[in-house]
Amino acid sequence: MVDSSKDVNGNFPGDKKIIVVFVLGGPGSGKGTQCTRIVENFGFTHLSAGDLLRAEIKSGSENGTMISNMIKEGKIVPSEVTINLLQKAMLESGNDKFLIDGFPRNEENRAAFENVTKIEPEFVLFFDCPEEEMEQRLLSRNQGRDDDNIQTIRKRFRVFVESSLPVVEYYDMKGKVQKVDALKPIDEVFESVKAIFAPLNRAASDDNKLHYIQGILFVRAAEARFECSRISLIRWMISF
Ligand SMILES: Nc1ncnc2c1ncn2[C@@H]1O[C@H](COP(=O)(O)OP(=O)(O)OP(=O)(O)O)[C@@H](O)[C@H]1O
Ligand SMILES: Nc1ccn([C@H]2C[C@H](O)[C@@H](COP(=O)(O)O)O2)c(=O)n1
Repeated sequence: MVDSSKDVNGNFPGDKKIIVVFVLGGPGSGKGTQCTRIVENFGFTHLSAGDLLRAEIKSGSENGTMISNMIKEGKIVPSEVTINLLQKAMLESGNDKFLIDGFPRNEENRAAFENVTKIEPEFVLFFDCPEEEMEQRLLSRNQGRDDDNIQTIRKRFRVFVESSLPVVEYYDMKGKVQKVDALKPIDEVFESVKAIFAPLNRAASDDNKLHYIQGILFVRAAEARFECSRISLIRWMISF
C-alpha cells in the first residue's frame, strides 16, 4: 500500500494527507457533470485530464501539436505529459482533496502516477453507462470539441474498452471501485454519488473532533505541569 500522506514528488508538506479520487467512465458517461456537483458539495478540486490537455494545446506549448493530433485520433497522450500537468494543477490549487477526472486512462497512466506521486486513490468513482446513451450525449453536447464527431467518438469508445476498463478492473480487484449507474437522470445519478462521498465528510469531522480533544488534553497537561512547579516552589520557600 502506497502511503498517500507523502508528498507529490517532494513538493507537498510531508504531513499533509492528500485525498485523490479517480473519476472514470466512458466518454460522455457524465464524469464532468457530476464532478461539478461534487466540488460544490464536498470541497474537492476538480482536475480533468482532458481539460488540462486542451488548455495545454491552447497555450501554444511545444507539446501542443502532438497532444492535439492524439486527441483528434482518440489516442492517449504519453503519461509524462499528463502527469506533469496534473501535478502542477494539484500544487497550484492549495487544496488537499482532488477529483482526477478521466485519469488514469490506461495501465501506463496508472503505474506512472503511482511511481511519481506515491499517491494511491481513496477510491475510484466509476460511471457505468451504455455506449448508445454515451454516443447520443456526445453528439448533442455542443461544446465545440474537435473529438465529439462520430468517427473520433467510435475510436474513443474502442480505447476506453481496450485500455481504460482494465484499469477499472485493476482497482476493482483491490476493492476500490464505487460503481454508479450513470444512465439515470443527472439528479438521480448525483443522489448515488452523494451517498458515496458522505462517509468522507463524516471521517473528516471525526478527525476534527479528535484534534479538538487532543488540543484540550495538551492544555490541561500544561496546566498540571505548571501547578506542580508552583507547589514545588512553595515547598522550597517554606523549607527556609
Ligand atoms: N445523467 C445524464 N443524463 C443525460 N445527459 C447527461 C447526463 N450526464 C451528463 N449528461 C450530458 O451528457 C453530455 C456529456 O456529459 P459530460 O461532459 O459530463 O461527460 P464526460 O464523461 O465528462 O465526457 P468526456 O469524457 O467526453 O469528457 C453533456 O452534454 C451533459 O450535459
Ligand atoms: N489521461 C488522459 C485523459 C485524456 N486524454 C486525451 C484523450 C481523450 O480522448 C481526450 C479527451 O479527454 P476527456 O475530456 O474526454 O476526458 O484527452 C489523454 O490522452 N489522457
